[in-house]
Amino acid sequence: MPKIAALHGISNIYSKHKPPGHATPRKRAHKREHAWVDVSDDDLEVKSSKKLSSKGTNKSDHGPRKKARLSAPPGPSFKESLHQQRKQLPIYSGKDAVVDMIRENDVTVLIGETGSGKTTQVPQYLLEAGLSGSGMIAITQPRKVAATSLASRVASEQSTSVGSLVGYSVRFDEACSSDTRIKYVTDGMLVRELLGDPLLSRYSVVIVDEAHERTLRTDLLLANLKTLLRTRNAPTSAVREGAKGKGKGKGKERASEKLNPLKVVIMSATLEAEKFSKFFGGAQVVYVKGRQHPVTIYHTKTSQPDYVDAAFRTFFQIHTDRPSGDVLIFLPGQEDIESLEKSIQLYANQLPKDASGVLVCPMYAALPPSQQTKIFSPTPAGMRKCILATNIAETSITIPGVKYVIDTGKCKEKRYLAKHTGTGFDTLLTRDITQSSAVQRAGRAGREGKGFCFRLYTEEAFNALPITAEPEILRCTLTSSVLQLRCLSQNLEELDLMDTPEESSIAFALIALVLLGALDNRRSLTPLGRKMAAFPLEPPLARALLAAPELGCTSEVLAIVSVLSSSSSLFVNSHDARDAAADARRKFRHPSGDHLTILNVVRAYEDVAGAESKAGRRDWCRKMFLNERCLAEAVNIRAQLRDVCERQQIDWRVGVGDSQGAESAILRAMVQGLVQNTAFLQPDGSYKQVMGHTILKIHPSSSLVDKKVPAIIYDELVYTTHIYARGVSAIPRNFIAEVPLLKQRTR
Ligand SMILES: Nc1ncnc2c1ncn2[C@@H]1O[C@H](COP(=O)(O)OP(=O)(O)OP(=O)(O)O)[C@@H](O)[C@H]1O
Repeated sequence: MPKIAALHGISNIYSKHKPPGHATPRKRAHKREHAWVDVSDDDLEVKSSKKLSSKGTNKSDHGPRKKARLSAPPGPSFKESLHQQRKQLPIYSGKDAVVDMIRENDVTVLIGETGSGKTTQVPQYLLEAGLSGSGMIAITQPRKVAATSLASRVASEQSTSVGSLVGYSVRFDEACSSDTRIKYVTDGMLVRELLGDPLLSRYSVVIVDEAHERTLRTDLLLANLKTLLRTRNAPTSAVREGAKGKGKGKGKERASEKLNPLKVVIMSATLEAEKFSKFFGGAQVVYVKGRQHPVTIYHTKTSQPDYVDAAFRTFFQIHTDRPSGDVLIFLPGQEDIESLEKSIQLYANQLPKDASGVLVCPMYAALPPSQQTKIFSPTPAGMRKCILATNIAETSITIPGVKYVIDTGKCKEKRYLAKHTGTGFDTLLTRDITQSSAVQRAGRAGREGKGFCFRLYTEEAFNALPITAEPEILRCTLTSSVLQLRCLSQNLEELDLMDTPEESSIAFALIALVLLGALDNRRSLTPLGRKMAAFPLEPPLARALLAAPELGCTSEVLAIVSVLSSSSSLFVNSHDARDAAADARRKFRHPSGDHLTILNVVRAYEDVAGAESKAGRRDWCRKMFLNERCLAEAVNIRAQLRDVCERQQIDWRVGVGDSQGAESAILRAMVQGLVQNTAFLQPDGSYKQVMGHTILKIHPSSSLVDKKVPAIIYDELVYTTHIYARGVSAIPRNFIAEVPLLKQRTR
């Protein structure tokens, strides 16, 4: 790659002894990073120190790899190449041992380094060994993008297309068929499946991957799997006795007899196996040693408070000094990504003509899935791809071409802020990552060959990081989970969980559900609560939707709720064309605020979609500063919600149109759902929550930002310099009083 003549202001921030331009000797890297060990002959060992035989070694140099083309129909050489790649993974030498261990035990904890082949290979080994019997193998992932991209990879390895033998299921998207035997699912989707199938009877094996992340859904799943193992794997006579004892008779007896016994595999890359093993009554632990390719780690000499600037400088040092290979930069959130994207693009445009070009690809949860998958496309010749990602790219995924990782050491973490508000709300806070995250991030560099990871923090800072994150169940809102569990006749407070949440956060969830009418005053599930749980929506949105039929506005509320459930934002902000964007937005603005403004956008989009080609639609969205992907995703979500409505015998076609009273019907329905998100105007112009003590302001992005109205509803609170309400509509105070439990407070 041609050198860049002058890099003004870009100075080396790494240790003098280990500048990025000089590879650290491998041994040294091993000493500094205990995780990076060579693959030894004894690839696999059991915790009881009983060594399992390992066949073959993994030391061959297999040269450059072919890039996997997602969902591409595999040709013969591609197929052979994949076959070779599979054989060279560290886990391959212990294949039989892993399968035997899982065959012999109900629960196995499998610990292996990033890139050893756990996630892609274990399900295939189990399928080939017949362990799935007539059922399916589920592999859970904390994130959608990992589930979908893994399904593509494993489908290619099985020479098939996604949705046949290998499929996936994530919220609002599924690719499965009756042929599917290996299914990558988000942990939330599997918890949701419990509602319709409490025995998870379609599955013979459930693999909980990245268990160390301890997402709320993973914890709920682990608790349920523990119970399920007792039900499904009990000797037939015991089940029969149990069933008789409960007076359920023959039905249950037959159902359990027919099912395959359940196998549970807990997988993680961290060495904290003990807790999982203990939780499952001393389950066997298997360690898969070795990673396929070494990753050399660098730390900075001093801390880098301006991590965005440090990432910028490190990127251009790599771009100037290092051989080809794509770069993956981990940043905490969308704002940092957008700011770095601009700086890199600006600087790259000034590079000499003979320098390699830079292709910047952002990657964060709010980007629509179609755009997220762009990072997997091959890098054009003569370019270096620079992926700017949040921690959604941290685990399980392989981004072909990535050789360098830059880790800012920061992430955003969802946290429940109860003390500020009285009712509590989840907000995203920037914080330092954990050692496990740092190891995972570095692991993204050594997937196809040897890699390099530049940590924008000192080695001392790394050593001071906590090993793993605080489990999500201890720091997030539990409303949706409590509702789902009630549908399974379970109480969160009585569940056998790895960590028990604070009583106060369970109490907040119960209050929210009582207010929504999902639980009655004795905290029992109501028929309305059961209906709400059937929708793949947050409880407040499900409640708004279920309030709509009585008010005759199902079609309108469905449209609004679909946009609110989309993963990206509706309006595009443009720093360069701020006035034009504001003018465009004004065209859709509804005087009552953001919810009916959304409806105006959806209606206009439908008109355009009916009259224009795909290109015309895109052009219109661009001119109107609307995110077409959000609208397209919302259309897809709405179709799925309509299906649920039909199953619930709700006529989704019923709407108020432009009739008199349309606005009040729609807002009344929204208030029923957003009952906890209501606030009254204060004499000083701020707003105070009706439920709780929080003083809040209207977010600058809201169409009501400059207005003073007596009462508002809002979609969410965000905490930056103040507590802001986002997605706001003005409502008459008496709408709040219509919610039975609020009557007294509003008098
Ligand atoms: N989409 C892909 N394209 C190219 N190679 C891939 C892809 N997915 C997996 N691989 C290859 O398979 C290897 C093993 O991936 P796998 O996800 O099974 O590892 P793992 O042990 O589960 O690690 P992690 O926990 O980091 O995901 C990768 O290092 C990479 O070489």
